[in-house]
Amino acid sequence: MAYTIALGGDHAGYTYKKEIIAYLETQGHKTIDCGPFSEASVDYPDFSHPVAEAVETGKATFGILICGSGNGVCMTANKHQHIRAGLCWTPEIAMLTRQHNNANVLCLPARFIPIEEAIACVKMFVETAFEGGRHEGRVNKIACA
Ligand SMILES: O=C(CO)[C@H](O)[C@H](O)[C@H](O)COP(=O)(O)O
Repeated sequence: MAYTIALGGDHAGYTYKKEIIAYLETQGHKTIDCGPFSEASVDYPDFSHPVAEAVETGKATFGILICGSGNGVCMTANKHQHIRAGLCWTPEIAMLTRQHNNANVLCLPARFIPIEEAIACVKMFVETAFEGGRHEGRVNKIACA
């Protein structure tokens, strides 16, 4: 199935973002590149909020955020009420955050995994469905009142 996927992050994830966009487009997905557009040092929130907004508004089905450790972009995305962003560094974790958490944003640590592993995480994330069942109630409890 082909999706629209928004991508962002910071300078530490810039080269991985380029390679992941190229991979996604070979798979038939549409991408929205929210930046940054060079390796110049930037602040990750500036290029993470637009990705979360694209997913929240339905402009994109999924978001992918890449920074050095993945933590900064993940913290930023999860500030958005309808975002469930998961930090993943193996394909199995990417599978589980879709199956159990119904994650809609994948966060990757560019400085800690090779690009091949990052792309394997992306592939698993977009190809895995939410399991529902016992997980549905748990996911519905994530949002603060
Ligand atoms: O990895 C991170 C910690 O959350 C950030 O997302 C940034 O990528 C990192 O802090 C950038 O560090 P730099 O020394 O300014 O390159």
